[in-house]
Amino acid sequence: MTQSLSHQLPEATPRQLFIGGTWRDGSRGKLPVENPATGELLVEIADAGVDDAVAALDAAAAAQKSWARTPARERAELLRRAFEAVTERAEEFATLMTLEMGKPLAEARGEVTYGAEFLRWFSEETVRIAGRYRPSPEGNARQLVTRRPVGPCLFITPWNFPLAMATRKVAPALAAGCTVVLRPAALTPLTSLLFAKVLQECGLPDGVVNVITSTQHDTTDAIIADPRLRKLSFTGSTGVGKALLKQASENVLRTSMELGGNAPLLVFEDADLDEAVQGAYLAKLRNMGEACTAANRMFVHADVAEEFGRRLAEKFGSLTVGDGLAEGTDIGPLVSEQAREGVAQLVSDAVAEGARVLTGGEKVDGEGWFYQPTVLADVKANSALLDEEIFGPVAPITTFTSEQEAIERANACSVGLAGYVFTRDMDRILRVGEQLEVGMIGVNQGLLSNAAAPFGGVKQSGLGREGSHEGLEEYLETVYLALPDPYRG
Ligand SMILES: NC(=O)c1ccc[n+]([C@@H]2O[C@H](COP(=O)([O-])OP(=O)(O)OC[C@H]3O[C@@H](n4cnc5c(N)ncnc54)[C@H](O)[C@@H]3O)[C@@H](O)[C@H]2O)c1
Ligand SMILES: O=CCCC(=O)O
Repeated sequence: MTQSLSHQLPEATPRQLFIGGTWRDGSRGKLPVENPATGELLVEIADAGVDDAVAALDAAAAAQKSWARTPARERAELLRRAFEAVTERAEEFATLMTLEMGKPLAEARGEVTYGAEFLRWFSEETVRIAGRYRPSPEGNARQLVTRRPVGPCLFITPWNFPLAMATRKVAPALAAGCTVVLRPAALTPLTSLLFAKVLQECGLPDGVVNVITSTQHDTTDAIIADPRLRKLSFTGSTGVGKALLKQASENVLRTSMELGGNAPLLVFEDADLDEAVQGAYLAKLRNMGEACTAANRMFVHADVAEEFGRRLAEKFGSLTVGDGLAEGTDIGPLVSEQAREGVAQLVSDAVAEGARVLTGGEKVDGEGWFYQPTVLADVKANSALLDEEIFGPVAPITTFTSEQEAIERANACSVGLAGYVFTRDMDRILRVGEQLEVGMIGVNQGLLSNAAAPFGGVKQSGLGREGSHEGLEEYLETVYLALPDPYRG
């Protein structure tokens, strides 16, 4: 491994932990960050130990009271300045994300816009946190209902959207008056560190946001076990989410869980096929397929399946796979060698079971963790490819013959995050929309993420919502004061 690429890191990128408003080294040593396009070492940064994690919680707990009492307008203005600063520094953030996780620069720029929007949205929501006052139904008392910040929060975020997964949690927490310890994925720690630096430059009070980068989970274990923590918000796989829920039960923490998905995409016989192909392309290949919203199970009506598969394969086959920093790249590398091996195994098993390769189906030779955009037809109903979250650029197509069959097969899944439906029939949109067991449905389109919309899933895709007004509720407690009748005298 060499450090030949480190000169491409934006100069301002911090390499230390951010605790209580100061930057410091980690007690465990160094955390290596690699570039998935080359497999080379990008940089080494601080690796936090348990003592650093406890120090981060100390700082968050110490800052909690004064942050909660900071006027809403001041909290809102900090978030607004952060929105503007992240937007101004879009190129730095985008380059960093492309370097640490591989997505093409154009997509990374899109993530900066998306991620920054949570800062703007929640800056606007901050001043609208309200309680209520009313007479009791009996008329002989009054009720005052007020909202309070939950308290210090721990955020554990994944590597696939390094900025947006952090801002989607940090912005509503700050809006509500909560302080934060953020632990980003060890594969992609740099974006969160730069985000902390930007917050600091925008006037963040010491201790309100702390970032620990770490190779080991004992750091977050220690924080979760500490009674000063009041909330855990996690984005990542369902398996890890379940383990964290068990840990969180010890101190009965408030939790938000944004977990895995395995989105069905339904194409009916009356769909506009151009729209369906474009939607399927976006729903599948955004972020190289490494998205919780990725369409992993394409159910296509038997009458149009051949034509849909042909057109989708043509589209996938025309894409340029390469280093995300290179001009013209459509598809970057997968995040790691292990991730690519997992995708390759799922595809080769499906092909051995009888699936037809319409395009792709192989790893790309050479350095980096590239995999060809792939379309498979005739995927068997019981194939692992339809059962496991693929997290790669592979579109499996299977057919159906009736609306009810499509809905039942789409729902035969333990998770339910996103789903997509393509049809020109409004009644069918409503019927399918009412029956699909998912939290979000794209109708005749392949993109549904938006800061103003409630993001989240049903079944084993998690608990709670992020974004929208619901995203703020996750950080607020409701407290009620029972008041006597003011006319009692
Ligand atoms: N629902 C959503 O909004 C959403 C968004 C993005 C990703 N995801 C899901 O995330 C998964 C991909 O991300 P990933 O591979 O980073 O997931 P992951 O569950 O392996 O890891 C997520 C984060 O948890 C940390 N982690 C792992 N084990 C831990 C433990 N025992 N204790 C504490 N922290 C631990 C990781 O270091 C990482 O920071 C997919 O399943 C995807 O669907 C969901
Ligand atoms: O990976 C899942 C998150 C994707 C998104 O927020 O759109």
